[in-house]
Amino acid sequence: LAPGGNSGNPIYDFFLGRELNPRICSFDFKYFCELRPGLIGWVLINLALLMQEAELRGSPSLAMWLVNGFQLLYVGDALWHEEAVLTTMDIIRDGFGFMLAFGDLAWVPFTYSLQAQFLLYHPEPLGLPLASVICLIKAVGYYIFRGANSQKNTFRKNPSDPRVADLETISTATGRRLLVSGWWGMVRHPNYLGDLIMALAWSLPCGVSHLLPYFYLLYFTALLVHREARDEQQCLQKYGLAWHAYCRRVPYRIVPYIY
Ligand SMILES: NC(=O)C1=CN([C@@H]2O[C@H](COP(=O)(O)OP(=O)(O)OC[C@H]3O[C@@H](n4cnc5c(N)ncnc54)[C@H](OP(=O)(O)O)[C@@H]3O)[C@@H](O)[C@H]2O)C=CC1
Ligand SMILES: CC(C)=CCC[C@@H](C)[C@H]1CC=C2C3=C(CC[C@@]21C)[C@@]1(C)CC[C@H](O)C(C)(C)[C@@H]1CC3
Repeated sequence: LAPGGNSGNPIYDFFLGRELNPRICSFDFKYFCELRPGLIGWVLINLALLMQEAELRGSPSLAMWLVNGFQLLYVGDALWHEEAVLTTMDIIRDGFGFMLAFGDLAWVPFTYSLQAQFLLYHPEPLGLPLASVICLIKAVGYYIFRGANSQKNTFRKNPSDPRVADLETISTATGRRLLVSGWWGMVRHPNYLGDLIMALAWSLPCGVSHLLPYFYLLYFTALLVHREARDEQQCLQKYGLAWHAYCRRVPYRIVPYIY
């Protein structure tokens, strides 16, 4: 059973999920749903919108190409680094309840494709100079997101890997060590920072005339702030004093000098 989804309150438990890894033989429903139907569905919806735009206006707009390309890269990255999802709190702690079932299967494909849906009905002229700036923002976000996630995953798999062996660490009572230099010495969740910068780059091709394309950025900020607080609590439980030492050493959570 999932640690969080067995509070005794049936509504809360239904939302978070009582069973941690519902399976039939070796088929794990949560693992499958987290990565396959929703993410692939999102890319297919985006592609359908791109094709519909081509049909309506002769060819897809530059803004539509950017949104499709950026989000395809994000989904491709998630599938390429598939094993990394096994260490996320969704897989380790959360049950497969309404939140993840609905989130994975409906929320992700239909709301994460909002920018492409918006562009179909509100075409946005985008010049090359602005498009280049947006690509640069996406590249910076991806560089931080991938760099931070890969550094942690490499370190967790093999701390003596030459790519991470020189990084400074703090020892914990569990025997695991916490990185305190490199990406994880900049803020306590550098991967969230990169993800948020990428989210901004997905919205910018839609212009600033409407709030709708920024829905993902706003929702995602709230989700990550909440997620960071949950992770913080779990790390405090797991690592105790060592976590306090890490927080003193790296005081900012997501955005350096701000939050
Ligand atoms: N697009 C979307 O809708 C969403 C995207 N995401 C993305 O998913 C990715 C994974 O996020 P998430 O699972 O929340 O969390 P993280 O990948 O940040 O993992 C947090 C865990 O990493 C370990 N850790 C924390 N600090 C350190 C450190 N200094 N050194 C070594 N290990 C450390 C701890 O686990 P332990 O010590 O046990 O290894 C901690 O519990 C992120 O890039 C996030 O942006 C997340 C949610 C939604
Ligand atoms: C409002 C509501 C019902 C929210 C549910 C939250 C879920 C949509 C998200 C919780 C964690 C997620 C992750 C991804 C997608 C969104 C959900 C399911 C993820 C698969 C996206 C791609 C990333 O590279 C990732 C694999 C790290 C990520 C994992 C967490």
